[in-house]
Amino acid sequence: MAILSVNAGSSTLKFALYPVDQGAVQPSVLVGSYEGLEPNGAPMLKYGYEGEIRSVPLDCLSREPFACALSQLKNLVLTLPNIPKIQAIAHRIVHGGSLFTQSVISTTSILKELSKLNVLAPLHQPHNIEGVRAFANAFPDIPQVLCFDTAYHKTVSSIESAFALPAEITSQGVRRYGFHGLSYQYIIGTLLDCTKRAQGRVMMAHLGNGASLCAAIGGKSIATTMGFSALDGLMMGTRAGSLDAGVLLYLLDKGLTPEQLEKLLYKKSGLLGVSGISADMRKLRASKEPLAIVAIDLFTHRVVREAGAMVACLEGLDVIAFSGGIGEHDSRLRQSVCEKLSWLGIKLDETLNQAATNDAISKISAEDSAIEVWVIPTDEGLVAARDAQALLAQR
Ligand SMILES: Nc1ncnc2c1ncn2[C@@H]1O[C@H](COP(=O)(O)OP(=O)(O)O)[C@@H](O)[C@H]1O
Ligand SMILES: CC(=O)OP(=O)(O)O
Ligand SMILES: [Mg+2]
Repeated sequence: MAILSVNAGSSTLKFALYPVDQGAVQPSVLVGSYEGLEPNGAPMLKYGYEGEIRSVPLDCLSREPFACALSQLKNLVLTLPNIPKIQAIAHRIVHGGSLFTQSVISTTSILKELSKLNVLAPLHQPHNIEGVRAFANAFPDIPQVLCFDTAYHKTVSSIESAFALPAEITSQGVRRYGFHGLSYQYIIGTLLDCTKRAQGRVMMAHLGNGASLCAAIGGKSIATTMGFSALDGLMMGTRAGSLDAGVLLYLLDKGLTPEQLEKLLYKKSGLLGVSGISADMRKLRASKEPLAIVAIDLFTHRVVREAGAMVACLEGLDVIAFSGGIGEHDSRLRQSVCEKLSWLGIKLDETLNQAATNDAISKISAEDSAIEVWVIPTDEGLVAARDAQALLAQR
């Protein structure tokens, strides 16, 4: 038996298959993603199975790329040799709102409720839900389990999650929720296995295409940089992060429509907007254009600035963990951030830092550093698969 985890985004469909042995979820045997699923994209499947990595262009002809990827994935999981039988599909859903603070088995009415939150995460939520519906149609006999990014942050205090807005607006659920929760659950769980200090004051940095920081004490989230929507906090690949709300009023006054504003904030800002070159840190590192350097400097500064807020909420710091595509692979970013935070007593071991790019858990702080620094390659799918298994076991 096995659990398939799915993370359906706007242009990608990521998946992994985790065998289950005597009720325990095992490391994945199949990991892959469909990319280029956006309109006019070049759909492509990449996957690793039995030690072999394959890239296959998708010939969707006139079919809608997401539906095409899905039917291809169905074929893949049914026809690869030695594939265990799928007993559940675990979906990453970024927003659970106030109602969903733990994983649940999907129903039509739950999906309807969740789609009310589409406007709060337009890059993710509609695609997450579309993914669940499509998988439910393709695999009608298999339970679909919904695993929420927001759920890990349910321990954040009401003061930390409040905006300074009138009570009638707060009572509508307008507050900070926080995201990347499946990733943070994985990172903190791994840290707790690696170091006793992880019981103390931990700052986790999930720096990928979306990016956020999370402060945890005793393994539980107490603060995070993302908020009501997935727009808040750090600068990201195509999102601006925290922005003076006055900028929005100014742009509306200048005649931007809400749709144009949404596109600007979600798709045209961040590393891409500042550099004018790319949302991908690898491309910016390779570029000599002055604006590529400005974009990297601003990204770094925003991590340092928000780290100050997390450290203040934690009232000190014992451990930092870097994760996500940038956090796991970009040693220069880790070095710059840690240098700027050296006043806290952080000292990196530069050799260990540069060596930590190979998808392995590694401690990269120097022996005499007051704060431990770790690189933890995240696995959101594993957390979702474990939740799905726990739910199935209760049935
Ligand atoms: N070797 C690398 N060096 C620097 N940045 C990298 C590297 N590999 C990936 N990245 C960055 O990580 C991003 C993808 O991160 P990831 O966590 O996989 O994103 P998401 O899950 O949000 O799609 C890329 O857009 C790129 O900016
Ligand atoms: C919530 C979010 O930004 O997720 P991702 O990093 O996958 O885009
Ligand atoms: Mg991600």
